[in-house]
Amino acid sequence: MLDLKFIREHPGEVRRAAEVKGIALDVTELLQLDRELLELKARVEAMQAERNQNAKLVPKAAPDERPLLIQKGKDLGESLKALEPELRAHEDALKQLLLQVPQIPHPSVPVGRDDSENVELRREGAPTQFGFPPKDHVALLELHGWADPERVARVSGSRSYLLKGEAARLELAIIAFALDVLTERGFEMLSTTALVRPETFVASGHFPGGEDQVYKLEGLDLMLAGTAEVPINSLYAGEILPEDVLPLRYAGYSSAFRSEAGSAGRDVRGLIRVHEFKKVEQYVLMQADEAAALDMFAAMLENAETLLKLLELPYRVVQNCTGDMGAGKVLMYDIEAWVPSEGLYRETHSCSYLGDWQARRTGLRYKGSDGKVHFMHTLNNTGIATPRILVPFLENHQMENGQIRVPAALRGYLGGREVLGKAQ
Ligand SMILES: Nc1ncnc2c1ncn2[C@@H]1O[C@H](COS(=O)(=O)NC(=O)[C@@H](N)CO)[C@@H](O)[C@H]1O
Repeated sequence: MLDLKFIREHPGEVRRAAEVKGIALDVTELLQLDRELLELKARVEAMQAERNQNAKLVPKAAPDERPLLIQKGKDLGESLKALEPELRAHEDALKQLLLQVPQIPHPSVPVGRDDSENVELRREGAPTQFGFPPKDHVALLELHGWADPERVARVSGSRSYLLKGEAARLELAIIAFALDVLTERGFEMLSTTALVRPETFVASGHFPGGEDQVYKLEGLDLMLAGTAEVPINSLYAGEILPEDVLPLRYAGYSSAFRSEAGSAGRDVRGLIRVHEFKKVEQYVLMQADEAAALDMFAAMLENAETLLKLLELPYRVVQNCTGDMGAGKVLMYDIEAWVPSEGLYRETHSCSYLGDWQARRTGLRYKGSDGKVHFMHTLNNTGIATPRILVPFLENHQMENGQIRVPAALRGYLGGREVLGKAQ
């Protein structure tokens, strides 16, 4: 959501943002609706003023004039009542259109249609070289009896997973490790729910548009969030906070549920793309200061890079192009880790700055030192998401005897173990 005043004064910029983000939005229709609504409101106010004026005349009027004045007051009341539905319909139509207005992308964002036009910014760590034919993560899990895909599929269908023994322990170790690193860096840990009300998806910007990605619960006014971004974004919905509590930095741990509608056939084996996964989410609510927010963006990106460096995983950072960043983003970088079995970098993190686009939808405000009330700026980035991170982890750290090497930073979370699995 953008400020209506901004849209009125910069329709060209809004049109361009919609165009480069591939969003069908009729700005002309929106501004037409806006004008009609303003006219309607002016008419209603004029009639209310006239009715109030008229009501004042009644007690002072001569007895023979009073019935006329009272009738006039009734007629005005009726006409006002008749305008109500039209006013409501215009307000709802305008609100629906405003929810589709995209955020203006940062000038540095490359224009492109989809992720094939994202721009690689840099690589860290060279792709792992093996002195033996490396296995993919599915084979490694099977080798150690760390998964049971057939039985799980019988229980949960496709895109399900179950980790056994040391692999299950590894997942928890990586989550605890990520939470500790983020806590050390000033992020407050939250263990959040995934059960949220539908309006929280409108607030975060996932709706309208992402409805088919979300599992709904029969007969309940609750749905399953695909990221802790959704509940955390709405935690302070509608409130006005004092400026001195900002920035609020959270490391939100939760399950995440996604229907993956539209991904049929993609990543159907293994742990890359499943319906329920676990994620530690970096989420920040802060002052409306773009320079400070861009510094926070860099810090949140660096947090994720530090985690990958400590996990000793080769990765690259890409800047998302306009067609792959979504409506609400000012700026977005993905981090992609090296997956040897695919000979590709695969996305493991997504870092976004949204300005006040989410805050306007959610009603996230603070009282500034200038005494005025401002909408906050929000940012989010993945801290770590399992089981996807286990794909590059297992594959890059596999040894010729099939054991998995544990990076030094993680050993403390695995009872000091330096390798996982039995030598084959
Ligand atoms: N279906 C899925 N299965 C497993 N992991 C997933 C799935 N969808 C997303 N992820 C993981 O979650 C990360 C963040 O997902 S995201 O949609 O890109 N971005 C967000 O959710 C933001 N809130 C930042 O975390 C992805 O980079 C990926 O590592």
